[in-house]
Amino acid sequence: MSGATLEAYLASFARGEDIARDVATVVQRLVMAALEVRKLVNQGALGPAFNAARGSSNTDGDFQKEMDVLCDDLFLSCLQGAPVACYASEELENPVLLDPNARLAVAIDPLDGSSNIDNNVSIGTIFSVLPAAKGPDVDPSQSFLQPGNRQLAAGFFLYGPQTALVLSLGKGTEIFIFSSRLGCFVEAYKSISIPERTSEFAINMANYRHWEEAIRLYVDDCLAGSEGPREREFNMRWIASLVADAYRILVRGGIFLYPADGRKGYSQGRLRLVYEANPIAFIIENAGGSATTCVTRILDLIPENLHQRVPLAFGSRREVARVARYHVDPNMIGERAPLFGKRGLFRA
Ligand SMILES: O=P(O)(O)OC[C@H]1O[C@](O)(COP(=O)(O)O)[C@@H](O)[C@@H]1O
Ligand SMILES: [Mg+2]
Ligand SMILES: [Mg+2]
Repeated sequence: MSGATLEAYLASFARGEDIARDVATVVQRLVMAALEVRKLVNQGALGPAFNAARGSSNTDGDFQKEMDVLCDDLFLSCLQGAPVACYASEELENPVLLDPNARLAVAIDPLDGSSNIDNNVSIGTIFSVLPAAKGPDVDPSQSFLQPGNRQLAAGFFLYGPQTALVLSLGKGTEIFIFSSRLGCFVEAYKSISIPERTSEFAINMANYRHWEEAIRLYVDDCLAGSEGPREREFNMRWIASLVADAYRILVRGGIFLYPADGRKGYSQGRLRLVYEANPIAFIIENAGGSATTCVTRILDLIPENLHQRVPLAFGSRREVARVARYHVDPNMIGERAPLFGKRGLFRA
């Protein structure tokens, strides 16, 4: 545990190159908006926009809530005048051009876990900071079609029992908690490290019958507990807020999976690469964990479009690697070998 304020932490980071100063400024601006969102979330059903449907859909077909759009407006306006060339959001079809001379691009999920707004369950904001694409007549979308390994910073705010900021500037992942007494974020976990082994998984089990065989077999083995090949008991958690599941995994380990499945529109899972999977993968890798499509590394993917979905597995390193082996390694099948060909695991 450590007690540095976020301000002091950013000031020390910003002593480096100019670009580091810009990144620090962007994080400070995002904090200003997040504290406004926190106020809205804290009001719950007493607030103006609480859980109101907007009657519109975002580009992914999700129904937008008033809060999704309100939060998007707050983050976009806090970045006006910041060193940001362009802004992309889950709630906007196309990126918004801000300052063409600026060096950074920001992609954001303004409100993650929005199905939980009315449940008084933790929700959050996820952000990714990239170098802006440069060149004459460059299309702002180009900034967001870079692989996640080019991110300069990534983080998320969690509006829960504690308001937290999980932040990685590329060397480690820190967790700051908002202190109401001091009126600022204070470092609570310095260079957090995810245990490489775990006995806890997070997945929406309701989709079991829609998953491909490799995922079903992996989960079957966890469920078999001490009587199965894992020879130990497993526990399950599913909050349905990516940010809250990620926070738990950072603090105590675990694995999160949102795989591809057979439902219409879910052939690439549910989560979006540019403003959900990439920033979460950056944070998780910087905390010693890993993040994959269930097979390959998320941060090496080159996005084809701003809103593309991607299957996602992340968390404790050994467990994430194990999920990949169910897709590619026939030795994982063990006594199920006769079923293997029939189930078509190799097709995955
Ligand atoms: O309802 P499901 O299918 O279990 O999906 C839950 C997932 O969807 C999300 O809510 C998607 O994010 P948004 O709320 O930003 O659309 C994740 O936070 C969460 O992990
Ligand atoms: Mg989300
Ligand atoms: Mg969202």
